[in-house]
Amino acid sequence: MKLKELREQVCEANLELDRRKIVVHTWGNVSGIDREKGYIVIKPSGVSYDKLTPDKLVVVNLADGKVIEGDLNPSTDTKTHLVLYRAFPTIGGVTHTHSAYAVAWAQARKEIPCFGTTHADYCHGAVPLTQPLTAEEVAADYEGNTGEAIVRRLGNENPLAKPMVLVAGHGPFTWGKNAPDSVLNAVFLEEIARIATTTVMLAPNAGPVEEYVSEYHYQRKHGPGAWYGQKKG
Ligand SMILES: O=C(CO)[C@@H](O)[C@H](O)COP(=O)(O)O
Repeated sequence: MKLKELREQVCEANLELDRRKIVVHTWGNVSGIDREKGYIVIKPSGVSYDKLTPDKLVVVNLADGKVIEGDLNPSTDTKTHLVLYRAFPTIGGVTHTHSAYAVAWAQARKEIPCFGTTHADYCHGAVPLTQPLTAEEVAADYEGNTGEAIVRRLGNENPLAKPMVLVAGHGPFTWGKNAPDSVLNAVFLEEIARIATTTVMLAPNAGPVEEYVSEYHYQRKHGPGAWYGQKKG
């Protein structure tokens, strides 16, 4: 993909956060990657969505995090995005928001169990919660260590089958095959969190849906064995 096209795709993905009302003010950020050219394109820091244009996005080197092109500072969360791209070679886009219901679960330090098929269609199993960072990790490199905590928490899971995480005390990060896909997963996560909040209010002891139901729904949508990284087939 040409840089101009990637800029346009990532800009549109950022604006979609605002259109879908899952961000307030300038909170949140979306990036996309060109793995052949070895760079990401990410939202500039602190720029309101109504002023965001493709030329304002910042191009950052995947390997060393240095700005390749752009007059503005890249998002404060850029290092977290970079850690995820390096650890998950199959992803093409990353989204971070402070969407209210997902942040509430992250602040409550609770992962979101797969209570039903709506969740199962988009995330294999529970939406995971990271371990809190240590004081040393925060002081040394908060954003980079936030990314490392996410990677540790995903373990051997196929990231495209579990494309969402709650960072303890902070909020959601999602990813996908490209920037628009990562935004869709952010929208799905906020809705999953909203429904789960009502579920536990109605039934405080609610448990996850049966594994065979969850697996059926995920496979129906993504193909047999998709969460183990196998191709649809
Ligand atoms: O998580 C945070 C701050 O805690 C960020 O999402 C900011 O809310 C947006 O920062 P920029 O992308 O504008 O630098």
